[in-house]
Amino acid sequence: MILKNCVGLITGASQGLGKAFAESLLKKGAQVVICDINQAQGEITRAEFDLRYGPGRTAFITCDVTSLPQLKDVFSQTVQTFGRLDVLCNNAGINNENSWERTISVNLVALIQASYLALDHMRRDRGGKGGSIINVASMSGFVPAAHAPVYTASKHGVLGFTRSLAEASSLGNYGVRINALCPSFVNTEILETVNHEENLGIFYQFKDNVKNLMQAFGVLEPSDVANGFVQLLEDDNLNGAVMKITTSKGIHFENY
Ligand SMILES: NC(=O)c1ccc[n+]([C@@H]2O[C@H](COP(=O)([O-])OP(=O)(O)OC[C@H]3O[C@@H](n4cnc5c(N)ncnc54)[C@H](O)[C@@H]3O)[C@@H](O)[C@H]2O)c1
Ligand SMILES: CCCCC/C=C\C=C\[C@H](O)C/C=C\C/C=C\CCCC(=O)O
Repeated sequence: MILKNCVGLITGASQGLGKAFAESLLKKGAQVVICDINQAQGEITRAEFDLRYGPGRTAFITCDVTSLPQLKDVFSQTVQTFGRLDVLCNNAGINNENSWERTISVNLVALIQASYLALDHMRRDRGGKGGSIINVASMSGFVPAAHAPVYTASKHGVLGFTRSLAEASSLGNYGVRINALCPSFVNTEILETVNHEENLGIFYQFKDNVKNLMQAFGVLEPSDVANGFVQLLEDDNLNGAVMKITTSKGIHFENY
């Protein structure tokens, strides 16, 4: 996929990884819609991008991805504003074992809803122009974690959904590539959750375990992960791919 003049929609992009993904698209000459539940930070990020990349290339829409009406509105506004939709990145995510149903709603249910809405716009076999969906999973999609059972389950779910939908896309000639991105620990605000009982709930007693993991495996920067994001978008051969990014091995793929 050639990213110049593409239109990308990224959820949870007010800060952190989503912001880095949006910036990587802008650097390639694309236009982006960033949506997030955090309106104040989203508007700051849009203003920053307007200064750096020129006004009119970034739109911010306030959206709680767990609200289907709000999510539908984001897709409509994207097409109204920029005339098309080529890329969806399902990035919004939380780590909360107390509100574990909300963790599943944000990390998995909303990602499924948004993927289906994107397919409605993109499917070539239904008159669309094709496109690319990237679902942000995690290395937590592969390994167990005593301090985060539901977060871990949500990321395992993202991988199963992504690989299966990619197979449907291929068999059904949807013309949409659907891939998963699995970073190890990255230097963003979500890592702060491991210091809070309100996030880890009854698993707070295992907080030192996760801190030891971070020390042992190291922490990536968002720009490292954005490089993988661009690679998944630009390589037209990839569908159903599961890209892992770790400090020890860099960008590599899980082969099933
Ligand atoms: N940082 C890491 O170590 C790491 C590693 C692997 C995967 N991930 C995944 O990367 C994604 C991005 O996380 P991050 O590391 O940038 O953390 P972050 O907390 O900085 O960013 C998450 C963003 O999602 C937004 N968000 C949360 N709930 C939302 C909702 N209901 N609707 C819309 N937006 C919502 C937040 O406001 C925030 O801007 C998540 O899916 C996370 O699970 C993170
Ligand atoms: C382990 C999850 C605990 C929750 C901590 C908060 C947010 C972190 C989210 C990341 O998605 C976790 C990423 C990776 C953890 C899994 C494997 C360890 C690293 C393996 C490696 O680098 O080789």
